[in-house]
Amino acid sequence: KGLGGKGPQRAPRIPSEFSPEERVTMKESLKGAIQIPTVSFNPGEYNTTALAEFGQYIREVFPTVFKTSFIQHEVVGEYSHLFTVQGSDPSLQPYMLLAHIDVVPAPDQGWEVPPFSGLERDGFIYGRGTLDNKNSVMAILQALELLLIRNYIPRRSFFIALGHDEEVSGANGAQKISALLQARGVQLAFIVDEGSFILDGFIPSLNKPFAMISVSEKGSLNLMLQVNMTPGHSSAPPEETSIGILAAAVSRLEQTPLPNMFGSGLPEMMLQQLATEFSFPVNIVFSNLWLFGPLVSRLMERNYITNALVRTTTAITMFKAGIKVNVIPPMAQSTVNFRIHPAQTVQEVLELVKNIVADDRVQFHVLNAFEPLPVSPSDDQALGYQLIRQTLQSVFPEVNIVAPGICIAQTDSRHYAHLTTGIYRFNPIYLTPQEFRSIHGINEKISVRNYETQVKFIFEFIQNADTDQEPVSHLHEL
Ligand SMILES: CCCCCCCC/C=C\CCCCCCCC(=O)N[C@@H](CCCCN)C(=O)O
Ligand SMILES: [Zn+2]
Ligand SMILES: [Zn+2]
Repeated sequence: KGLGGKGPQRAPRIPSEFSPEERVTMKESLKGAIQIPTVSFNPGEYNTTALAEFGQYIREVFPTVFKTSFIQHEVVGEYSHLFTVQGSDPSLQPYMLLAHIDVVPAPDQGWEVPPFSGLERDGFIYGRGTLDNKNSVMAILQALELLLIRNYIPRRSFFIALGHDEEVSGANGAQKISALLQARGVQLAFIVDEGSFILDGFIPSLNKPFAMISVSEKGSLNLMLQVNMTPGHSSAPPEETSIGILAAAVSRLEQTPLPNMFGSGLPEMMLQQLATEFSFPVNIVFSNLWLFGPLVSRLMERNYITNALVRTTTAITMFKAGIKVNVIPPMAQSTVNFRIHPAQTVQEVLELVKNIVADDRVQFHVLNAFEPLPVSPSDDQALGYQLIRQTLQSVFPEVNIVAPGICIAQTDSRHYAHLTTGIYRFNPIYLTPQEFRSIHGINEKISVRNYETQVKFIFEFIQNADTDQEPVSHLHEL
Protein backbone atom coordinates (compact mmCIF):
# COMPACT_ATOMS: atom_id res chain seq x y z
CA LYS A 1 0.00 0.00 0.00
CA GLY A 2 1.22 3.55 -0.51
CA LEU A 3 4.12 4.89 -2.49
CA GLY A 4 5.10 3.04 -5.60
CA GLY A 5 7.21 4.38 -8.34
CA LYS A 6 8.75 4.92 -11.67
CA GLY A 7 12.31 4.51 -10.47
CA PRO A 8 14.75 4.80 -7.60
CA GLN A 9 15.65 8.06 -5.86
CA ARG A 10 18.59 9.79 -7.51
CA ALA A 11 20.42 11.24 -4.51
CA PRO A 12 22.09 8.87 -2.06
CA ARG A 13 20.17 8.53 1.15
CA ILE A 14 21.60 10.38 4.17
CA PRO A 15 21.18 8.21 7.27
CA SER A 16 19.32 9.78 10.19
CA GLU A 17 22.09 9.22 12.67
CA PHE A 18 23.25 12.01 14.90
CA SER A 19 26.47 12.29 16.90
CA PRO A 20 26.38 12.67 20.72
CA GLU A 21 27.47 16.33 20.26
CA GLU A 22 24.66 16.96 17.77
CA ARG A 23 22.14 15.41 20.15
CA VAL A 24 23.27 17.68 22.98
CA THR A 25 23.16 20.71 20.69
CA MET A 26 19.64 19.94 19.50
CA LYS A 27 18.16 19.67 22.97
CA GLU A 28 20.03 22.75 24.21
CA SER A 29 18.70 24.69 21.23
CA LEU A 30 15.14 23.70 22.11
CA LYS A 31 15.68 24.78 25.73
CA GLY A 32 16.93 28.17 24.52
CA ALA A 33 13.81 28.56 22.38
CA ILE A 34 11.54 27.79 25.35
CA GLN A 35 13.32 30.47 27.41
CA ILE A 36 12.16 33.22 25.03
CA PRO A 37 8.60 34.12 26.19
CA THR A 38 6.94 34.64 22.80
CA VAL A 39 3.49 34.97 24.35
CA SER A 40 0.40 35.97 22.39
CA PHE A 41 -2.19 37.58 24.68
CA ASN A 42 -4.86 38.87 22.31
CA PRO A 43 -5.06 39.61 18.59
CA GLY A 44 -2.44 42.29 17.97
CA GLU A 45 -1.15 41.98 21.54
CA TYR A 46 2.10 39.98 21.65
CA ASN A 47 5.44 40.11 23.36
CA THR A 48 7.16 41.81 20.43
CA THR A 49 10.52 41.98 22.21
CA ALA A 50 10.51 38.20 22.59
CA LEU A 51 9.37 37.64 19.00
CA ALA A 52 12.23 39.83 17.72
CA GLU A 53 14.66 37.98 19.99
CA PHE A 54 13.38 34.67 18.64
CA GLY A 55 14.14 35.83 15.08
CA GLN A 56 17.74 36.51 16.14
CA TYR A 57 17.94 33.23 18.04
CA ILE A 58 17.11 31.00 15.08
CA ARG A 59 19.77 32.81 13.02
CA GLU A 60 22.34 31.97 15.70
CA VAL A 61 21.45 28.31 16.23
CA PHE A 62 20.78 27.41 12.60
CA PRO A 63 23.54 29.32 10.75
CA THR A 64 23.67 26.92 7.80
CA VAL A 65 19.96 27.35 7.05
CA PHE A 66 20.50 31.11 6.84
CA LYS A 67 23.62 31.04 4.68
CA THR A 68 22.59 28.40 2.15
CA SER A 69 22.31 29.85 -1.34
CA PHE A 70 19.23 27.87 -2.37
CA ILE A 71 17.25 28.94 0.71
CA GLN A 72 15.49 32.29 0.69
CA HIS A 73 14.46 33.69 4.06
CA GLU A 74 11.83 36.40 4.45
CA VAL A 75 10.33 38.03 7.52
CA VAL A 76 6.59 38.52 7.01
CA GLY A 77 4.25 40.61 9.18
CA GLU A 78 7.30 41.74 11.21
CA TYR A 79 7.80 38.51 13.18
CA SER A 80 6.77 35.52 11.07
CA HIS A 81 9.27 33.67 8.92
CA LEU A 82 9.01 32.15 5.46
CA PHE A 83 11.79 29.96 4.11
CA THR A 84 11.74 28.96 0.45
CA VAL A 85 13.95 25.94 -0.12
CA GLN A 86 14.57 25.71 -3.85
CA GLY A 87 14.71 22.13 -5.07
CA SER A 88 16.73 20.99 -8.07
CA ASP A 89 13.76 19.48 -9.93
CA PRO A 90 11.14 22.09 -10.88
CA SER A 91 8.81 19.36 -12.20
CA LEU A 92 8.01 18.28 -8.61
CA GLN A 93 5.25 20.29 -6.94
CA PRO A 94 6.41 21.97 -3.72
CA TYR A 95 5.02 21.26 -0.28
CA MET A 96 5.06 23.19 2.99
CA LEU A 97 5.93 22.52 6.63
CA LEU A 98 4.12 24.73 9.15
CA ALA A 99 4.67 25.57 12.79
CA HIS A 100 4.17 28.55 15.07
CA ILE A 101 6.51 30.53 17.28
CA ASP A 102 4.00 32.03 19.67
CA VAL A 103 2.66 30.39 22.81
CA VAL A 104 -0.27 30.96 25.13
CA PRO A 105 0.41 32.69 28.47
CA ALA A 106 1.70 30.58 31.36
CA PRO A 107 1.39 31.98 34.87
CA ASP A 108 3.84 30.26 37.27
CA GLN A 109 1.12 28.77 39.50
CA GLY A 110 0.95 24.98 39.44
CA TRP A 111 4.14 24.44 37.44
CA GLU A 112 6.84 22.16 38.84
CA VAL A 113 9.44 24.39 37.20
CA PRO A 114 9.01 27.95 35.88
CA PRO A 115 7.23 27.74 32.50
CA PHE A 116 9.87 29.69 30.60
CA SER A 117 12.90 28.05 32.22
CA GLY A 118 13.33 25.24 29.68
CA LEU A 119 14.70 23.13 32.53
CA GLU A 120 15.48 19.45 31.98
CA ARG A 121 14.30 16.97 34.61
CA ASP A 122 14.20 13.19 34.45
CA GLY A 123 14.64 13.16 30.70
CA PHE A 124 11.99 15.83 30.02
CA ILE A 125 12.38 19.43 28.89
CA TYR A 126 9.74 21.52 30.63
CA GLY A 127 8.11 24.68 29.46
CA ARG A 128 5.38 26.46 27.58
CA GLY A 129 5.69 25.57 23.91
CA THR A 130 7.46 22.23 24.33
CA LEU A 131 4.43 20.51 22.73
CA ASP A 132 2.61 23.51 21.25
CA ASN A 133 4.55 24.28 19.13
CA LYS A 134 8.18 25.32 19.50
CA ASN A 135 9.06 21.63 19.32
CA SER A 136 7.99 21.73 15.66
CA VAL A 137 9.56 25.11 14.91
CA MET A 138 12.89 23.93 16.25
CA ALA A 139 12.70 20.35 14.95
CA ILE A 140 11.97 21.49 11.37
CA LEU A 141 14.88 23.95 11.32
CA GLN A 142 17.11 21.51 13.20
CA ALA A 143 16.45 18.70 10.74
CA LEU A 144 17.14 21.02 7.81
CA GLU A 145 20.33 22.32 9.44
CA LEU A 146 21.59 18.76 9.96
CA LEU A 147 20.72 17.80 6.38
CA LEU A 148 22.51 20.86 4.98
CA ILE A 149 25.63 20.16 7.07
CA ARG A 150 25.65 16.78 5.32
CA ASN A 151 25.57 18.57 1.94
CA TYR A 152 21.98 17.72 1.23
CA ILE A 153 20.43 19.24 -1.88
CA PRO A 154 16.66 18.83 -2.12
CA ARG A 155 14.99 17.79 -5.36
CA ARG A 156 11.49 18.90 -4.42
CA SER A 157 11.11 22.52 -3.39
CA PHE A 158 9.45 23.21 -0.09
CA PHE A 159 8.43 26.08 2.12
CA ILE A 160 8.74 26.42 5.87
CA ALA A 161 6.28 28.90 7.35
CA LEU A 162 6.60 29.88 11.01
CA GLY A 163 3.69 32.03 12.20
CA HIS A 164 3.96 34.41 15.15
CA ASP A 165 0.28 34.83 16.08
CA GLU A 166 -1.34 31.40 15.62
CA GLU A 167 -2.68 31.40 19.17
CA VAL A 168 -4.71 34.54 18.53
CA SER A 169 -5.86 34.12 14.90
CA GLY A 170 -2.93 34.00 12.49
CA ALA A 171 -4.13 37.26 10.91
CA ASN A 172 -0.71 38.90 10.88
CA GLY A 173 1.42 35.81 10.30
CA ALA A 174 -0.12 32.87 8.45
CA GLN A 175 -2.68 34.97 6.59
CA LYS A 176 0.02 37.31 5.27
CA ILE A 177 2.32 34.47 4.27
CA SER A 178 -0.59 32.78 2.55
CA ALA A 179 -1.45 35.96 0.62
CA LEU A 180 2.19 36.32 -0.40
CA LEU A 181 2.35 32.77 -1.73
CA GLN A 182 -0.94 33.20 -3.56
CA ALA A 183 0.33 36.40 -5.20
CA ARG A 184 3.33 34.38 -6.37
CA GLY A 185 1.04 31.79 -7.92
CA VAL A 186 2.18 29.00 -5.61
CA GLN A 187 0.11 25.81 -5.46
CA LEU A 188 1.20 23.21 -2.95
CA ALA A 189 1.20 19.41 -3.20
CA PHE A 190 0.38 19.28 0.52
CA ILE A 191 0.94 20.90 3.90
CA VAL A 192 2.02 19.31 7.19
CA ASP A 193 1.11 21.24 10.36
CA GLU A 194 0.54 20.61 14.07
CA GLY A 195 -2.79 19.23 15.29
CA SER A 196 -2.47 15.55 16.13
CA PHE A 197 -0.03 13.03 17.54
CA ILE A 198 0.78 9.38 18.07
CA LEU A 199 -1.97 8.85 20.62
CA ASP A 200 -1.12 6.64 23.55
CA GLY A 201 -3.86 5.63 26.00
CA PHE A 202 -6.75 7.60 24.51
CA ILE A 203 -8.90 4.55 23.82
CA PRO A 204 -9.19 2.38 26.96
CA SER A 205 -9.44 -1.03 25.27
CA LEU A 206 -6.66 -0.32 22.76
CA ASN A 207 -3.42 -1.08 24.50
CA LYS A 208 -1.07 0.21 21.86
CA PRO A 209 -0.44 3.67 20.44
CA PHE A 210 -1.81 4.73 17.09
CA ALA A 211 -0.93 7.59 14.77
CA MET A 212 -3.90 9.84 14.05
CA ILE A 213 -3.30 12.08 11.06
CA SER A 214 -5.92 14.81 11.13
CA VAL A 215 -7.33 15.31 7.65
CA SER A 216 -9.91 17.87 8.69
CA GLU A 217 -10.26 20.54 11.33
CA LYS A 218 -13.22 21.78 13.29
CA GLY A 219 -14.54 25.26 12.63
CA SER A 220 -15.34 27.78 15.32
CA LEU A 221 -17.91 30.36 16.29
CA ASN A 222 -17.40 32.90 19.03
CA LEU A 223 -20.81 34.19 19.91
CA MET A 224 -21.55 36.99 22.35
CA LEU A 225 -24.96 36.84 24.03
CA GLN A 226 -26.26 40.05 25.51
CA VAL A 227 -29.28 41.02 27.59
CA ASN A 228 -30.24 44.65 28.31
CA MET A 229 -32.77 45.55 31.03
CA THR A 230 -33.82 48.80 32.64
CA PRO A 231 -31.55 49.52 35.63
CA GLY A 232 -32.98 50.55 38.98
CA HIS A 233 -32.70 50.34 42.76
CA SER A 234 -31.93 46.84 44.06
CA SER A 235 -34.27 47.36 47.03
CA ALA A 236 -37.26 46.85 44.74
CA PRO A 237 -36.00 44.33 42.16
CA PRO A 238 -37.94 43.22 39.08
CA GLU A 239 -38.92 39.58 38.71
CA GLU A 240 -35.99 38.97 36.35
CA THR A 241 -32.66 40.75 35.83
CA SER A 242 -30.34 40.80 32.81
CA ILE A 243 -27.99 38.50 34.75
CA GLY A 244 -30.74 35.99 35.57
CA ILE A 245 -32.04 35.90 31.99
CA LEU A 246 -28.60 35.50 30.48
CA ALA A 247 -27.48 32.93 33.06
CA ALA A 248 -30.57 30.85 32.25
CA ALA A 249 -29.87 31.18 28.51
CA VAL A 250 -26.25 30.01 28.71
CA SER A 251 -27.22 27.29 31.15
CA ARG A 252 -29.77 25.99 28.59
CA LEU A 253 -26.97 25.95 26.03
CA GLU A 254 -24.70 24.02 28.37
CA GLN A 255 -27.44 21.56 29.27
CA THR A 256 -28.45 20.99 25.64
CA PRO A 257 -25.49 19.59 23.72
CA LEU A 258 -25.66 20.16 19.98
CA PRO A 259 -26.52 17.03 17.96
CA ASN A 260 -24.22 14.06 17.94
CA MET A 261 -22.99 13.87 14.33
CA PHE A 262 -21.55 10.36 14.56
CA GLY A 263 -22.44 8.58 11.34
CA SER A 264 -21.50 11.42 9.05
CA GLY A 265 -17.76 11.28 8.67
CA LEU A 266 -14.29 10.71 9.93
CA PRO A 267 -14.56 9.14 13.41
CA GLU A 268 -16.42 6.20 11.83
CA MET A 269 -13.66 5.80 9.23
CA MET A 270 -11.08 5.93 12.01
CA LEU A 271 -12.83 3.29 14.15
CA GLN A 272 -13.35 0.99 11.16
CA GLN A 273 -9.64 1.20 10.37
CA LEU A 274 -8.80 0.47 14.01
CA ALA A 275 -11.34 -2.36 14.38
CA THR A 276 -8.99 -5.30 13.80
CA GLU A 277 -6.67 -4.04 16.56
CA PHE A 278 -9.26 -4.68 19.24
CA SER A 279 -10.07 -8.00 20.78
CA PHE A 280 -13.54 -9.57 20.81
CA PRO A 281 -16.18 -8.16 21.08
CA VAL A 282 -14.96 -4.59 20.42
CA ASN A 283 -13.55 -5.63 17.02
CA ILE A 284 -17.00 -6.87 15.96
CA VAL A 285 -18.68 -3.70 17.23
CA PHE A 286 -16.28 -1.34 15.41
CA SER A 287 -16.38 -3.28 12.15
CA ASN A 288 -20.20 -3.33 12.14
CA LEU A 289 -21.02 0.31 12.76
CA TRP A 290 -24.10 -0.02 10.52
CA LEU A 291 -25.52 -2.03 13.43
CA PHE A 292 -23.67 -0.76 16.49
CA GLY A 293 -23.36 2.91 15.44
CA PRO A 294 -25.90 4.21 17.99
CA LEU A 295 -24.17 2.35 20.81
CA VAL A 296 -20.70 3.58 19.81
CA SER A 297 -21.89 7.14 19.38
CA ARG A 298 -23.28 7.13 22.94
CA LEU A 299 -20.03 5.68 24.28
CA MET A 300 -18.02 8.37 22.51
CA GLU A 301 -20.14 11.08 24.13
CA ARG A 302 -19.19 9.89 27.60
CA ASN A 303 -15.56 10.94 27.38
CA TYR A 304 -14.87 14.65 26.97
CA ILE A 305 -12.15 14.14 24.35
CA THR A 306 -14.04 11.67 22.14
CA ASN A 307 -17.18 13.77 22.67
CA ALA A 308 -15.31 16.60 20.90
CA LEU A 309 -14.90 14.33 17.87
CA VAL A 310 -18.59 13.61 17.41
CA ARG A 311 -20.28 16.97 17.87
CA THR A 312 -20.03 20.72 17.82
CA THR A 313 -18.96 21.54 21.36
CA THR A 314 -20.28 24.41 23.48
CA ALA A 315 -17.98 26.17 25.95
CA ILE A 316 -19.12 29.19 27.94
CA THR A 317 -15.87 31.04 28.35
CA MET A 318 -16.74 34.57 29.52
CA PHE A 319 -19.44 36.24 31.59
CA LYS A 320 -19.56 39.93 32.38
CA ALA A 321 -22.30 41.78 34.26
CA GLY A 322 -23.12 44.15 37.09
CA ILE A 323 -21.79 47.56 38.02
CA LYS A 324 -22.55 47.94 41.73
CA VAL A 325 -24.01 45.86 44.59
CA ASN A 326 -27.18 47.88 44.85
CA VAL A 327 -27.86 48.59 41.17
CA ILE A 328 -30.08 46.34 39.03
CA PRO A 329 -27.63 45.49 36.23
CA PRO A 330 -28.38 47.27 32.96
CA MET A 331 -26.56 44.71 30.89
CA ALA A 332 -25.13 41.18 30.98
CA GLN A 333 -22.82 39.70 28.36
CA SER A 334 -21.48 36.21 27.89
CA THR A 335 -19.21 34.71 25.26
CA VAL A 336 -19.67 31.17 24.06
CA ASN A 337 -17.02 29.32 22.06
CA PHE A 338 -18.40 26.66 19.71
CA ARG A 339 -16.08 24.23 17.92
CA ILE A 340 -17.95 23.20 14.82
CA HIS A 341 -18.07 19.61 13.64
CA PRO A 342 -17.01 19.22 9.96
CA ALA A 343 -20.53 17.99 9.07
CA GLN A 344 -22.08 21.31 10.14
CA THR A 345 -21.78 24.96 9.12
CA VAL A 346 -21.55 28.18 11.10
CA GLN A 347 -25.08 29.12 9.94
CA GLU A 348 -26.55 25.78 11.04
CA VAL A 349 -24.98 26.12 14.47
CA LEU A 350 -26.30 29.65 14.83
CA GLU A 351 -29.84 28.51 14.03
CA LEU A 352 -29.63 25.63 16.51
CA VAL A 353 -28.32 27.94 19.23
CA LYS A 354 -31.10 30.49 18.72
CA ASN A 355 -33.68 27.71 18.98
CA ILE A 356 -32.17 26.41 22.20
CA VAL A 357 -32.01 29.85 23.83
CA ALA A 358 -35.51 30.66 22.56
CA ASP A 359 -35.71 34.02 24.31
CA ASP A 360 -36.20 37.23 22.33
CA ARG A 361 -34.60 39.28 25.07
CA VAL A 362 -31.25 37.68 24.31
CA GLN A 363 -29.31 39.35 21.49
CA PHE A 364 -26.71 37.43 19.49
CA HIS A 365 -23.50 39.01 18.18
CA VAL A 366 -21.11 36.93 16.08
CA LEU A 367 -17.63 38.02 17.17
CA ASN A 368 -15.89 35.81 14.63
CA ALA A 369 -16.48 32.53 12.89
CA PHE A 370 -14.58 30.04 10.79
CA GLU A 371 -16.10 27.18 8.82
CA PRO A 372 -14.76 23.63 9.36
CA LEU A 373 -12.07 22.60 6.90
CA PRO A 374 -12.72 20.19 4.00
CA VAL A 375 -11.51 16.62 4.38
CA SER A 376 -8.09 16.06 2.78
CA PRO A 377 -7.54 12.82 0.90
CA SER A 378 -6.05 9.87 2.77
CA ASP A 379 -6.19 7.26 -0.01
CA ASP A 380 -3.29 5.57 -1.75
CA GLN A 381 -2.97 8.53 -4.16
CA ALA A 382 -2.60 11.14 -1.41
CA LEU A 383 1.09 12.08 -1.52
CA GLY A 384 1.28 13.95 1.81
CA TYR A 385 -0.63 11.29 3.73
CA GLN A 386 1.42 8.47 2.20
CA LEU A 387 4.73 10.23 2.90
CA ILE A 388 3.76 10.56 6.57
CA ARG A 389 2.81 6.86 6.63
CA GLN A 390 6.05 5.86 4.97
CA THR A 391 8.16 7.94 7.37
CA LEU A 392 6.23 6.59 10.36
CA GLN A 393 7.04 3.05 9.25
CA SER A 394 10.78 3.67 9.31
CA VAL A 395 11.04 5.99 12.34
CA PHE A 396 8.35 4.34 14.47
CA PRO A 397 8.32 0.70 13.33
CA GLU A 398 6.45 -0.18 16.54
CA VAL A 399 3.49 2.01 15.51
CA ASN A 400 1.56 -0.11 13.04
CA ILE A 401 -1.76 1.73 13.13
CA VAL A 402 -2.24 4.93 11.16
CA ALA A 403 -5.72 6.39 10.82
CA PRO A 404 -7.26 9.63 9.54
CA GLY A 405 -8.91 11.85 12.16
CA ILE A 406 -10.25 15.31 12.97
CA CYS A 407 -8.26 18.08 14.61
CA ILE A 408 -10.44 19.35 17.44
CA ALA A 409 -8.55 22.65 17.73
CA GLN A 410 -7.70 25.23 15.10
CA THR A 411 -4.37 25.52 13.35
CA ASP A 412 -2.64 28.03 11.09
CA SER A 413 -3.06 25.58 8.21
CA ARG A 414 -6.67 26.77 7.79
CA HIS A 415 -5.31 30.00 6.29
CA TYR A 416 -3.66 28.06 3.46
CA ALA A 417 -6.67 26.00 2.37
CA HIS A 418 -6.85 27.72 -1.05
CA LEU A 419 -3.28 26.67 -1.85
CA THR A 420 -3.77 22.90 -1.55
CA THR A 421 -6.32 20.13 -1.10
CA GLY A 422 -3.98 18.12 1.14
CA ILE A 423 -3.61 19.44 4.67
CA TYR A 424 -2.26 16.96 7.23
CA ARG A 425 -2.09 17.91 10.89
CA PHE A 426 0.35 15.63 12.60
CA ASN A 427 3.19 15.91 15.09
CA PRO A 428 5.43 12.83 15.08
CA ILE A 429 5.57 12.43 18.85
CA TYR A 430 3.83 10.25 21.42
CA LEU A 431 1.08 11.92 23.45
CA THR A 432 -0.78 10.60 26.50
CA PRO A 433 -4.10 12.05 27.76
CA GLN A 434 -2.19 13.68 30.62
CA GLU A 435 0.19 15.36 28.18
CA PHE A 436 -2.83 16.44 26.13
CA ARG A 437 -4.12 18.31 29.20
CA SER A 438 -0.76 20.06 29.60
CA ILE A 439 -1.19 21.79 26.22
CA HIS A 440 -2.38 25.30 27.21
CA GLY A 441 -2.31 23.87 30.78
CA ILE A 442 0.42 23.32 33.35
CA ASN A 443 3.68 21.36 33.25
CA GLU A 444 3.83 21.14 29.47
CA LYS A 445 6.91 19.06 28.71
CA ILE A 446 8.51 16.90 26.04
CA SER A 447 10.87 14.01 26.59
CA VAL A 448 14.31 14.46 25.10
CA ARG A 449 13.75 11.16 23.33
CA ASN A 450 10.46 12.36 21.81
CA TYR A 451 12.13 15.54 20.58
CA GLU A 452 15.10 13.71 19.05
CA THR A 453 12.70 11.38 17.28
CA GLN A 454 10.72 14.34 15.96
CA VAL A 455 13.94 15.73 14.43
CA LYS A 456 14.74 12.30 12.98
CA PHE A 457 11.22 12.05 11.51
CA ILE A 458 11.49 15.40 9.73
CA PHE A 459 15.03 14.58 8.58
CA GLU A 460 13.69 11.45 6.91
CA PHE A 461 10.44 13.03 5.75
CA ILE A 462 12.24 15.76 3.80
CA GLN A 463 14.29 13.11 2.01
CA ASN A 464 11.25 10.91 1.38
CA ALA A 465 9.48 13.87 -0.21
CA ASP A 466 12.29 14.08 -2.78
CA THR A 467 11.27 10.87 -4.38
CA ASP A 468 10.21 11.00 -8.00
CA GLN A 469 7.87 8.22 -7.09
CA GLU A 470 4.23 9.10 -7.10
CA PRO A 471 1.54 7.47 -5.00
CA VAL A 472 -0.02 4.55 -6.85
CA SER A 473 -3.24 2.68 -6.29
CA HIS A 474 -2.89 -0.43 -4.29
CA LEU A 475 -3.32 -3.26 -6.74
CA HIS A 476 -5.59 -5.86 -5.28
CA GLU A 477 -4.94 -9.43 -6.24
CA LEU A 478 -7.61 -10.82 -8.52
C1 LIG B 1 -10.38 8.10 19.63
C2 LIG B 1 -9.20 8.96 19.86
C3 LIG B 1 -9.54 10.31 20.23
C4 LIG B 1 -8.45 11.26 20.13
C5 LIG B 1 -8.93 12.62 20.30
C6 LIG B 1 -8.03 13.70 19.88
C7 LIG B 1 -6.90 13.95 20.78
C8 LIG B 1 -6.39 15.32 20.65
C9 LIG B 1 -5.05 15.34 20.11
C10 LIG B 1 -4.49 16.44 19.77
C11 LIG B 1 -5.12 17.77 19.82
C12 LIG B 1 -4.11 18.83 20.16
C13 LIG B 1 -4.22 19.97 19.27
C14 LIG B 1 -2.98 20.80 19.34
C15 LIG B 1 -3.08 21.98 18.48
C16 LIG B 1 -3.51 23.18 19.26
C17 LIG B 1 -3.74 24.34 18.37
C18 LIG B 1 -4.37 25.50 19.13
O1 LIG B 1 -4.17 25.66 20.30
N1 LIG B 1 -5.14 26.31 18.44
C19 LIG B 1 -5.89 27.40 19.00
C20 LIG B 1 -5.97 28.48 17.94
C21 LIG B 1 -6.69 29.67 18.38
C22 LIG B 1 -6.90 30.61 17.22
C23 LIG B 1 -7.72 31.80 17.59
N2 LIG B 1 -9.09 31.53 17.51
C24 LIG B 1 -7.28 26.96 19.37
O2 LIG B 1 -7.84 26.09 18.72
O3 LIG B 1 -7.82 27.50 20.34
ZN1 LIG C 1 -0.39 25.22 18.38
ZN1 LIG D 1 -2.10 26.29 21.16
